Amino acid sequence: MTISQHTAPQHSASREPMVSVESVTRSFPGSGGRVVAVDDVSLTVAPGEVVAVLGPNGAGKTTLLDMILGLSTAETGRIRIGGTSPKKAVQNGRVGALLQTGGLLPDLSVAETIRMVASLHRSHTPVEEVMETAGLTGIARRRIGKCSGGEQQRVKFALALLPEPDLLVLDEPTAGMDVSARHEFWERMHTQAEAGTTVLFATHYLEEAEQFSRRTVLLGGGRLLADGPTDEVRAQAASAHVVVTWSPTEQQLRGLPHVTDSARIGSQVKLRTDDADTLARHLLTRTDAHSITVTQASLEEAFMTLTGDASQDTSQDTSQDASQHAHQKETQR
Ligand SMILES: Nc1ncnc2c1ncn2[C@@H]1O[C@H](COP(=O)(O)OP(=O)(O)OP(=O)(O)O)[C@@H](O)[C@H]1O
Repeated sequence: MTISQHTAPQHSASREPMVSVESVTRSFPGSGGRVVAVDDVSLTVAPGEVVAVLGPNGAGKTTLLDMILGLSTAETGRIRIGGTSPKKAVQNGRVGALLQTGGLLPDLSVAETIRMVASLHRSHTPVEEVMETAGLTGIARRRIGKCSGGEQQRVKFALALLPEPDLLVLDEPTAGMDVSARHEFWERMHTQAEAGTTVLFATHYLEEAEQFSRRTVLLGGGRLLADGPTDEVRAQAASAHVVVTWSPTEQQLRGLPHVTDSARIGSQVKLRTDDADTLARHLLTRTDAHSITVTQASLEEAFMTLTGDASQDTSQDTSQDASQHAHQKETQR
């Protein structure tokens, strides 16, 4: 499948991009040679935009965001934040970050945590104000150790808001939140974006990108696979499995619409499709196929399709890989 590359929106010369990433590459030593975590990625983000960086485990999202935050340096290429280097932008309080790594102190209360970090900033938004914005006023005296995963994420969000940043960089900000907490979080984030803050966030979830950002940057294997309106990117990444009981002729199989891969398993046929509705309708109305099941492919698998490497079946549970990867990240830092 060919992937159309959408270019990022062009900005007028007078309007400096908030984030400018130009041909950036970053690699790490791995057991089988160097792992290219970010491979020649370019993108620009305009002031006030909300952009999702979407990709499966190991796509390069964290590595890219770390470079945008000045926590690591690009091997090649250049990153500018509002016309200055990432380090300077962070020093000047123009950037707020909510990262996957970096814990909170369990014995401090929510308010104590925010006051302590506030005291480290040259100037900051009043503590009560960020607690209100992050929905923490009601639990200000709760010890961090007693807060749920979602509440701790909100504390990290409040910390990110303290310097009154122009740019918020969020690495999987809703990890550990249930669906309603996730919605509430994004409502707060949108209020922030409407006030003019640029938001760049990494996510594994296509749905999260779809619901909360008009623009999505799709990363896979360190490469930028697509960059454009989220609904267009979604259409590219959509993929499903259809399994039916059926014994088709080769010609019938070849004549099926929207099939990207097929396999016969006993009396069943397993089909991979980029349009499950059309395929299911065709199978049930034009053939004698029956007992149909439709399963959405994992994001990892959709990426395999996008990158043309559909031979690898990654449809099994990938949580083990994910936790191994997360563990590897923790130990490497
Ligand atoms: N410090 C490091 N040392 C060695 N390899 C690294 C390091 N950081 C990242 N990598 C590797 O670079 C690749 C990209 O990792 P990265 O963490 O950026 O991906 P990601 O998209 O953020 O993944 P996740 O969704 O799991 O957070 C992976 O193969 C990872 O193992």
